[in-house]
Amino acid sequence: MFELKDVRYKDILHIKSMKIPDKTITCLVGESGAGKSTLLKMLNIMLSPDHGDIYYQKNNLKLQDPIQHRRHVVMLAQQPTIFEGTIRENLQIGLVFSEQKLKEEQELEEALKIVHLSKLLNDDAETLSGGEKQRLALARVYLMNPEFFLLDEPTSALDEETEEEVIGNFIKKAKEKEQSIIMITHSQKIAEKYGENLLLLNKIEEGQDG
Ligand SMILES: Nc1ncnc2c1ncn2[C@@H]1O[C@H](COP(=O)(O)OP(=O)(O)OP(=O)(O)O)[C@@H](O)[C@H]1O
Repeated sequence: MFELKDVRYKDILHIKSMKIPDKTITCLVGESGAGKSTLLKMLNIMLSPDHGDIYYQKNNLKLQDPIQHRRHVVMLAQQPTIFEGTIRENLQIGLVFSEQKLKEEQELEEALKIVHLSKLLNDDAETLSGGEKQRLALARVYLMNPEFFLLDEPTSALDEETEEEVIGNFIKKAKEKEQSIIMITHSQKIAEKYGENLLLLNKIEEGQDG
């Protein structure tokens, strides 16, 4: 579980109190610029709050080693990086970064299936379309098999039908493994269909505190 206590970041975020449960699909919604990505980055220790504390499984993130934390909590950025090389290399690189054993070909192929990417492992990743790159990056974090996924609009470049299939598959697998997800989404349909817990972030208005 994540727990936030009086967290402030510049004039972007002020969260007095928030709990984000384990083994749950949490959808994070709110207007553009409300600070959703900023919040996810704080949960992954890419940013630190100016004030207040964030706890993960009761441990204060201020005292945690970011590299260690990211073995348990993996973030998929809004514009994920695709590296020069093959699809195989792009899948394995998440495991290299988190110092995990590389996966067998069969597991890599299964990950591609989950995200509906019908390409060969030897294909060049850089020639993929925007939506295909997004799915490749989602397959990469899937293989990292963390306790908690932080997904920043993971399927924003996909058409509605593919989006639902990919998210549906991903969530099914996460549920089987009792993993937790926080997902930023602009799709009301996705939030309604898959969100077990809904978090709404509002923009801080002038004069408003929290
Ligand atoms: N490091 C930073 N320093 C200053 N301002 C920042 C920083 N990071 C983000 N911002 C600003 O904070 C606000 C919130 O940004 P953020 O990306 O968290 O919003 P969001 O809710 O994820 O938006 P969107 O739905 O458009 O992706 C924006 O106005 C952004 O320009």
